Amino acid sequence: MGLNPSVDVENLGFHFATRSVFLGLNLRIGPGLTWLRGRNGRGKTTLLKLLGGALAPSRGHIRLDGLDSDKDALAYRRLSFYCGGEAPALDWLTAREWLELHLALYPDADRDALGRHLDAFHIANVGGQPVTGLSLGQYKKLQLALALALPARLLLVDEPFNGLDTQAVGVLEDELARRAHAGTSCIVLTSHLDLQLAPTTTLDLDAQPGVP
Ligand SMILES: Nc1ncnc2c1ncn2[C@@H]1O[C@H](COP(=O)(O)OP(=O)(O)OP(=O)(O)O)[C@@H](O)[C@H]1O
Repeated sequence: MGLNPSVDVENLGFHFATRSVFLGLNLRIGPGLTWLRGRNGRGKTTLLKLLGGALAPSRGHIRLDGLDSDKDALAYRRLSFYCGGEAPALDWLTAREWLELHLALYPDADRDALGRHLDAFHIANVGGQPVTGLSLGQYKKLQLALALALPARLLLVDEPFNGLDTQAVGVLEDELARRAHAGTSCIVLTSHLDLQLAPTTTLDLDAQPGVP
């Protein structure tokens, strides 16, 4: 594995039953913070899910450090993490169990860092609560605290600032800026709000060939 992570999207096609979202998209994403932009319905969330291995391409390839998201699915997923705002899939778990389940998939996760992020987000005391009992903002913080503690080479964060309180926005901005500066991961972030931190690159789907 090289020092600098990179993602190559080659001739990507993706279709829902009623909508073609990508028709031959080609991209290269490098280390640092990529701000993924585009108007509503353009395909930002779909692209993040494809990049995170949560959806499979209908055509073409996505490669992270040379690993194919489809052919090398497990190894690819160990190096990537999609952080969306959706309701938890395993909704009978407590917050602590939810974290442990994910940590089991990422043996190199930094547990000390996770503890620091939970503290910084003021959710260190929610571990015993059912994950469905968390507020929207608390669940988002739980996902983000985990995401920031993982050794992911590719971190995908969908509208991370929506629903966060002001203090948490500051914590997240500092962490993302630190991680982007370190250059050891590709961070792809969507936000309809202007960013208060400087992205390394902006990727505008409205101006991208292959996005009908
Ligand atoms: N499960 C689905 N079935 C059918 N169409 C879908 C599905 N999910 C998304 N779409 C469609 O795919 C397109 C891209 O959706 P996506 O959520 O990726 O857009 P987005 O750029 O993230 O939008 P927004 O800025 O509003 O969050 C939209 O036209 C949407 O209606």
